[in-house]
Amino acid sequence: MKSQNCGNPQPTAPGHDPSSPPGVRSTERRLGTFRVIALYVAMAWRTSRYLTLSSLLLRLADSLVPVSILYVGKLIIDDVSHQIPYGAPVLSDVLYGERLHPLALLIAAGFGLAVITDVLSRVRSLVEGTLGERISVALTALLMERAATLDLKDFEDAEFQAHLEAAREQTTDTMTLSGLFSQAASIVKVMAFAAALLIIAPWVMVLLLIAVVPAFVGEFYFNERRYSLDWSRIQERREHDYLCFTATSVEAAKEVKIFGLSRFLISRYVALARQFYTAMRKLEVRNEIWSGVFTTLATMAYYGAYAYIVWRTLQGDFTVGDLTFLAGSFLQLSKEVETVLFRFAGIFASEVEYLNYLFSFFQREPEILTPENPLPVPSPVREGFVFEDVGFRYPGSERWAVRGLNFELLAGEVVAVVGESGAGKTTLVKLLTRLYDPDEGRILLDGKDLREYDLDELRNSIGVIFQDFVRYAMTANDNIAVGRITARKDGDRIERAAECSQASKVIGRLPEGYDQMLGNGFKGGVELSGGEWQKIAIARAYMRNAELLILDEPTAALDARSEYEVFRRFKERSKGKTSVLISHRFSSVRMADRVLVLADGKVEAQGTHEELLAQSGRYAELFELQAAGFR
Ligand SMILES: Nc1ncnc2c1ncn2[C@@H]1O[C@H](COP(=O)(O)OP(=O)(O)OP(=O)(O)O)[C@@H](O)[C@H]1O
Repeated sequence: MKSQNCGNPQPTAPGHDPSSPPGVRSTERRLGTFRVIALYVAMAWRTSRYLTLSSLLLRLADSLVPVSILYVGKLIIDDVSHQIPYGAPVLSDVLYGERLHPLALLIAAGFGLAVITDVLSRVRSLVEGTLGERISVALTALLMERAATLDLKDFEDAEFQAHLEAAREQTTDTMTLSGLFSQAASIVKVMAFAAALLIIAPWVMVLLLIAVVPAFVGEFYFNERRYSLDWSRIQERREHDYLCFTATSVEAAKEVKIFGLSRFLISRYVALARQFYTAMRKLEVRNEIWSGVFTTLATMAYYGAYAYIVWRTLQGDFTVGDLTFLAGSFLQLSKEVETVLFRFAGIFASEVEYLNYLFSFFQREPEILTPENPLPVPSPVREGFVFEDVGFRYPGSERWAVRGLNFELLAGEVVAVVGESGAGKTTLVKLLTRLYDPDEGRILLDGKDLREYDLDELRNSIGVIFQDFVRYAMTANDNIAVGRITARKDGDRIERAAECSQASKVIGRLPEGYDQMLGNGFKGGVELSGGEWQKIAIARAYMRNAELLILDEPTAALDARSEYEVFRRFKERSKGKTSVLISHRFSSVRMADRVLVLADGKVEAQGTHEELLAQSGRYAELFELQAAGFR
């Protein structure tokens, strides 16, 4: 079972199918496991051939040492038994005599092998540690790279989130590598011991099978059960993590304190944990009982083999050295075979399964792509954007978020979009930026479908500041530079952008100015107010120098005067550029050249502020409501 942490999980949406991946897997899936292992080893090879090869060679050398130590032990015992009839040696025999010379050499060899084992295992653990870390960094970088290419729809999908989390955990797990390499080494060890046993006493191998096969079948069965229990409870586990995160995170701390939620969260957490652990404990009890039975069987087989070897020794077929060698080999072999089989059961049941998510994540392809022969994005835009009968439903949703949406955004025009919550304003922005593609109709840019343009170029020429913009735990400079990260070092441009959004005043009050770390995520960071953060975020729009600029309500936390000022400057600065303002404040909205009124995913009315007021429709009604609030 993967560790239950207290990370930053998102609550999962209902309807997730916990049977994926199913609890009991088919042969086909197991064969896939070998592919996953091969992919992982290939990844290790690409990360560092030198370290991978060194690690494998060290493992190989290491795995041949135990059988050699045992064999040297056998030679010593045989030599001692051979010497006993000649009486006790004197010290000079040890130092100069021929008699004890071979024995002394054997003991020295045993000592040498013991030292070599220690050195090998230390060097190996250093090499594997380094390789494991490098693979972990490479995998995480690849994961970040792949995540950047995926669609927003993927990130908004609960099942995808669960898989991504599992994949992310796997990238930081440096144990996988040593687990796989230990397995390879154990197989070599088993082969070395089995070869020795087969040569001297082949019958003992039958007893070995009796000792390990039932235990392996049992382990495999219980691992499968454990794994499927783990997956069938993935929702509960994520909720479990989510509760812990909510009770301990800075994001929720205010509400948890004010509403006195901690008892409620803790009791839900404990109840869920109990449910999970009770089911797991029942399985563990059954597992322990069966393990006990299988271990007894294995012990019986071991003593059976021991009795057989002792009997053959008394018959004169084996020497005393053979006896110790065979008994020791049998014991080590049965332990090693058990380890190999158990590890296989374990690897199949969990480790590789988690690796599977990682590699299947790497193979995931985005659906929103650049076409084969993309058109260059016009600069400047000549005509503008046209929504033609656009309809869109969020994945998994029955409801149309927008449908029959028709309007134009003329080049160089400032358009405000208003509408009640859920009217489809943000959806419109997501469609314009191709974070989603419409299910019906099309969006044209200078007469051509948006899907015909180069995606990166298109996004590059649009600047959007969303209402849920990101508060990066970075310096004020970088928080603005993210608007055009390639200009991160262009201090003048950053300062000008900050000036336009009024962020410069906020930054002027910070002890370290533009180099001030923002947010309280890291030591030395300074937290800003909601409105101050918004000014910083809006500066990103000025960094962008885009053909189309969109402010999707990033000003809600600003006071009315600041928002008015932000919009006034925004309008001034965006001369010649197409701009979209989304706001609930009519004092700002009225500045636009044209206002679109959205309702139920459609344009209900459009015109200038004055025209819309004259129509006495929803716009006039909403305006009146707001104006009344100030009277
Ligand atoms: N990620 C999503 N998955 C499923 N449905 C969504 C998603 N985002 C929005 N919706 C739905 O689409 C509809 C339009 O939402 P949208 O966010 O565009 O509204 P909005 O006009 O921007 O609202 P607000 O003023 O509250 O920001 C809503 O009914 C909403 O429930």
